[in-house]
Amino acid sequence: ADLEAAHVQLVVQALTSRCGIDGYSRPEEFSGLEARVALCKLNSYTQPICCERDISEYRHSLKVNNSALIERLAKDIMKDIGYCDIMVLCVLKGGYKFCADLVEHLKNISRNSDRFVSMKVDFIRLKSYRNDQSMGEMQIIGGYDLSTLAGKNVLIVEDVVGTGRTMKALLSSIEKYKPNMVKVASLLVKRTPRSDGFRPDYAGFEIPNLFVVGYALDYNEYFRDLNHICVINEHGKEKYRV
Ligand SMILES: O=P(O)(O)OC[C@H]1O[C@H](OP(=O)(O)OP(=O)(O)O)[C@H](O)[C@@H]1O
Ligand code: HPA
Repeated sequence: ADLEAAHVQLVVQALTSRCGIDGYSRPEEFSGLEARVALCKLNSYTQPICCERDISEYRHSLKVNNSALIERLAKDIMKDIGYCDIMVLCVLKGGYKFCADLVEHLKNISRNSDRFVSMKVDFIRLKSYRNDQSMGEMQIIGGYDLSTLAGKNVLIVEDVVGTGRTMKALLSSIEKYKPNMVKVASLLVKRTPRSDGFRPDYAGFEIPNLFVVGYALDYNEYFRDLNHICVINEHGKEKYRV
C-alpha cells in the first residue's frame, strides 16, 4: 500500500509539475528535478512521453496501456469477483481503451487459473460533458436495456471519475434491476472540489484537477486517438471549444 501511495504521488507530481515548454520535448527536458525523478521511476511502470506534434494542445503525457498497473487492477478484480461469471459493462465512449486492456488482462488471469471464469462484455453510452464542464445531467444514449443486468455480477468500466455524477446516476439506474453485484473500475480518479464523494471500487491513478485527453478520453470528441493521456492546456481548450 505504501508503494502504491508513493507511486500515485509520483504520477501526481509528474502531471502537476510545470514543463513550461510548448514545443517538442523529451522527459529529460522537463524542468524540475522532482518531475524528472518521477518520470524516470515511472518508466518501469508506465511510459510517459511527450506528444510529438501539436504539443501546444497538451503537456505531460502518460502511457497506460499494457502497463503493470492494469494487470494489478485485473488481479484485484479477479481476487474479489473472479470466481463467478462477470458481465463487464464498458462505459462509452471514454472507457473503450481501458476496458479493452483490462478485459485482456482479466482473460489472461482466468486462462492461467484452474477455474473457468465466464465473461461477457457489453457497452453503454453515457454523456454529460461539453467542453471541460459536466452539464449536470447524465444521458444514456442509444437506449441500453438495463434489465439485462438483473441477477448479474456487473463490473462497470469507466475511464475517469470526475464529479462522480455519471457513476452515481448509472448506479442508481442499475440498482432498480437488482443485479447480484455491481463494482466500478475507473482508470482515473480526479481530485476535484466538485466531487460528490463517489469512489470506485478499483482505481488506477489519482490525478489532479486538470482536463485530460487521449487513450479514448476526449475534449469535444478530439484527441481520443492519442495513445497517451495528456493534459489539455488553455490554448487547446479554446481552439476546440463548442
Ligand atoms: O464523474 P463525472 O464528472 O460525471 O465525469 C466522468 C464522465 O465524463 C466523461 O464522459 P463524457 O460525458 O465526456 O462522455 P464520453 O465518455 O463519450 O466522452 C467520462 O468518460 C466519464 O463517463
Ligand atoms: N477528460 C475527459 N473527460 C472527462 C474528464 C477529463 O479530464 N473529466 C471528466 N470527464
